Amino acid sequence: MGAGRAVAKSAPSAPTPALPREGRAQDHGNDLAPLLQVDGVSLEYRTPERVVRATHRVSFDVHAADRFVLLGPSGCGKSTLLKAVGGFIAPVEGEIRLDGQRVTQPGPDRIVVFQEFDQLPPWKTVKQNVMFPLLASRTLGKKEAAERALHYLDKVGLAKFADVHPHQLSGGMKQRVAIARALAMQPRVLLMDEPFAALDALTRRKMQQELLELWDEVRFTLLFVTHSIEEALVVGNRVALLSPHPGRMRAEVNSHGFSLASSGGAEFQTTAQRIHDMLFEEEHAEAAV
Ligand SMILES: Nc1ncnc2c1ncn2[C@@H]1O[C@H](COP(=O)(O)OP(=O)(O)OP(=O)(O)O)[C@@H](O)[C@H]1O
Repeated sequence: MGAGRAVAKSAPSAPTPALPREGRAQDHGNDLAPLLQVDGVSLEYRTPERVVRATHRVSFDVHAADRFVLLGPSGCGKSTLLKAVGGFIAPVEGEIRLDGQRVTQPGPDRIVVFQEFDQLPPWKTVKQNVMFPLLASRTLGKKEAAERALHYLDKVGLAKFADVHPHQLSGGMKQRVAIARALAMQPRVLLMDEPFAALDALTRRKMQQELLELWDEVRFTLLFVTHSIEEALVVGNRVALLSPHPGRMRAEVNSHGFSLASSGGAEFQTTAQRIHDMLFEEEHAEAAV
């Protein structure tokens, strides 16, 4: 991810032939059909003592090359939804479909980047970390996996660090490796669960900018979880607002006109305030009962 290039955020458009094939929206018959459909999905955790409903009948569609953000207060089920899209949790109601096929288990077409810095095995070098899922899933042989790893490390500006171990990297650099590792798998959807939440404010802004630059280049499809309104508006082109526990779809906001550059502006602030009011009015109403 190169430094400081200004990126105008744009709504996803049909991929042009000039774009590299990798990670790009692929043609699957009907271009208008959503890539990912979350359809009336309720999710629960069952313990011997009780059942916790994390989301209630949540529906949304994600199209190829969308940067779709799930935004909501702590505990509204954002991470649980992401895990369900990842195939780690099955809905008790409703269905999740990728390319029209029901999601029933994890697969290399959906890769998750987490918040934690320790998601990289410390005994592997940076390059070995990026190669690992490619080899483990038998997607590529060793030589091709090494080439692809270097390609994506170059895209996140870390080619020079290919042979060092994760403990020699900063938190932001580790997150870049995790992003390179995910993109190297060329997933249909990249899932990110608060990937920048543990970073300091400056690094977080830088990573948001770099993620947008990377998207501009590769045009991957992103499902991104955050509880930061500002981050949602900067990173996303569409933002789904979830109500507090159990999470229900509250509204969807079109945010493709916003960027880091516009984050101090009046329109950005007005939209952020409107989202804040929508997210918290329900909580206030509940508290008043
Ligand atoms: N393993 C679990 N067992 C039981 N309940 C759980 C488990 N994981 C999460 N929950 C509950 O499910 C609900 C949704 O949790 P989830 O982590 O998806 O929320 P979130 O919106 O991602 O929150 P945060 O922003 O704090 O990460 C919460 O009430 C939480 O307590």
